[in-house]
Amino acid sequence: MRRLPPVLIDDGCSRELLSLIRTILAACKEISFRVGQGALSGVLGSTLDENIQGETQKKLDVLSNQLLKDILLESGYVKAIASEEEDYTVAGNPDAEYIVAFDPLDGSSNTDINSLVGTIFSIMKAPHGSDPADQTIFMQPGHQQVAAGYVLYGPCTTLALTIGKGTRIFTLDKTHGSFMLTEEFAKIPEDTKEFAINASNQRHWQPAMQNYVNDLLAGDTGPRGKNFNMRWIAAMVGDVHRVLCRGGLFTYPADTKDPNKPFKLRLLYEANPMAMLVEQAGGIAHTGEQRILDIDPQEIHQRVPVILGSKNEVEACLGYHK
Ligand SMILES: O=P(O)(O)OC[C@H]1O[C@](O)(COP(=O)(O)O)[C@@H](O)[C@@H]1O
Repeated sequence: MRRLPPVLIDDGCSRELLSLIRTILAACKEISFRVGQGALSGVLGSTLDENIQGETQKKLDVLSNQLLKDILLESGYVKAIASEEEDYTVAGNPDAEYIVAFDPLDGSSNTDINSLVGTIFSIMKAPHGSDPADQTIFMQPGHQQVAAGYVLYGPCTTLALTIGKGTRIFTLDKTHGSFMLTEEFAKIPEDTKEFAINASNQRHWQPAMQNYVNDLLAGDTGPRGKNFNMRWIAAMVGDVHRVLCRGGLFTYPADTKDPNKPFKLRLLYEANPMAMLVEQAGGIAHTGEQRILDIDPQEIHQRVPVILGSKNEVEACLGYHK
């Protein structure tokens, strides 16, 4: 089995970008250890604080954010960072080439029940000569990403990573601390019988999504002519990993549950990196109106609807939105 650095070098990854990716993974190894300690190290439960999005912060959210923030800023490889747990972007080394947006602990509602959580990251080039304190340097469409990935903390610790040359899957060898290549290239099957959606929101969905899901649930006697199965891990990192491994459709659509917040998932550090990983594995990632990677971001914590996964199934879903 091959270790991560030579794999990326063979894929044409620059030394600087490799060093930055290894820096992120060093923090993720520590997070993997802390998540694995659970109640033994007092990291479960919530803090009394809320992030700018009005979400109560879990202790592991804050810990993971601090680990990533400290190691990235100390590394000198980043001009600035954006995080789900930081109200504003944080300036770094003005001479650095890259900027990083990350969700330090996705699926945080799962931390206290020993279920799947993960770290999601997106790497872009810093505009030349730009000011590290200028938040607008993050306002780049997702197709500008030079790398994207997630680390999934589950029974084993898994990394899905792309630098635009396909999506590769690595597994952390906890004895040596190395990420080993365990899936040369993830290939998402074009067809599927599996979908993931939080069905408890059904009454709040738009008619197009209502009709699409009703036809899935109608089974082989219905308009789709086949039986579908549903899964929901309540952690995008876990649901997308399943899609990369065996196909499927994952969606968090627009809904009317909270008129001030029609969308759930964040563009910069959830939708964009996942969209790049999925597209590089042969899938589609869309909002229902446009390709996610073509969206021009307006805000750091902007939210978007997400429909992604197996090519033919996403196209079928989009057919209901036309
Ligand atoms: O609680 P719900 O509606 O099931 O939402 C779950 C979704 O929210 C998320 O947990 C995102 O929020 P966090 O990053 O704050 O955990 C996604 O990972 C997941 O797909």
